[in-house]
Amino acid sequence: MPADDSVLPETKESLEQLKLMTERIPGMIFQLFRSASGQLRFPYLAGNATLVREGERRLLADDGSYAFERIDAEDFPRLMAAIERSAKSLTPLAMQFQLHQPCGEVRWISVRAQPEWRCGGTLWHGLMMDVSEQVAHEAHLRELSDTDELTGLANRRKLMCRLDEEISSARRHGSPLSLMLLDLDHFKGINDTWGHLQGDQVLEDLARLCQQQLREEDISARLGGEEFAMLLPVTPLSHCLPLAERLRKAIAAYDFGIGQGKVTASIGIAEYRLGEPRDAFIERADRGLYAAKHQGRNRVVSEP
Ligand SMILES: Nc1nc2c(ncn2[C@@H]2O[C@H](COP(=O)(O)OP(=O)(O)OP(=O)(O)O)[C@@H](O)[C@H]2O)c(=O)[nH]1
Repeated sequence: MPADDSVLPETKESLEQLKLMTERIPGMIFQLFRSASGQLRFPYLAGNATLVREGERRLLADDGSYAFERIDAEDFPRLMAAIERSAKSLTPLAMQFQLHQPCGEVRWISVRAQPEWRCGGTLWHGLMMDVSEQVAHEAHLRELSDTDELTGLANRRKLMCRLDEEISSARRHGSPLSLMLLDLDHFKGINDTWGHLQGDQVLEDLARLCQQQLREEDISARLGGEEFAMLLPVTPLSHCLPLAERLRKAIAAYDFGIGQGKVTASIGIAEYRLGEPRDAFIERADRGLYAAKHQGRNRVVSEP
């Protein structure tokens, strides 16, 4: 093709620079057009070749469906709704979604785009970034902040979140929900006799025992010190009671490395009452625990 003499050298240079830059940015810049009939296409796409390959760009210029087919099924309706909202109100499109790569890998993509009316449709000008590493890092941090360091169980913060979720589920479906609060008996004596490290080992073993004794959907947490909680979704008190008894017996029979029968636990249990605030539910289980301690320890008590 002959050189276009009508383009000034400095314009040519800045166009070259722009091309070079867009090819190297860690993401893509794009225009997305939605016609009045709802058809989507990408008139302009430039940037990181790993997200969209060279050959695909030409395809996508005429028909965007190829790219939208690769969006994760869970995220697809949310993205479509966001596009719809953005087009209607002409407000920026902003969301994250998972994109399935042809190699089978799934990447997290963040998109930001500004819409405008154009030729009877909506034209977005935007950028997409691969934020997979950031999403994984955030998930890791979340897990750390939700986990008890010593036992690897959920911590108090996480238990409270799960409790709120399970209470709202119980309210919605009218399903039963039970809570166990467990506290080791005379744990101070174990620390004093066997040392703090052995005490830690008891707590770790106890966490494992709790998880072994319960179902996968039950949530075990360490609330702090030697106090643990087990949340049992879809479980009435009549089922929770034998489970708590089984756990209590398993603890009393287990050799935590200091001889059988040296470690016992008291357990308070309660079933959620519809409409009851979360803290009142916890308080009833706690009253059961207090009563179990008061009645001589190594027992399960449900308080009304
Ligand atoms: N090893 C170890 N000990 C802990 C940890 N957290 C709390 N403790 C100890 O747990 C003990 C709890 O003592 P208390 O609250 O008097 O309760 P207890 O001795 O179990 O007596 P009762 O609950 O009345 O049966 C204290 O000695 C704490 O130092 C921990 O992470 N590791």
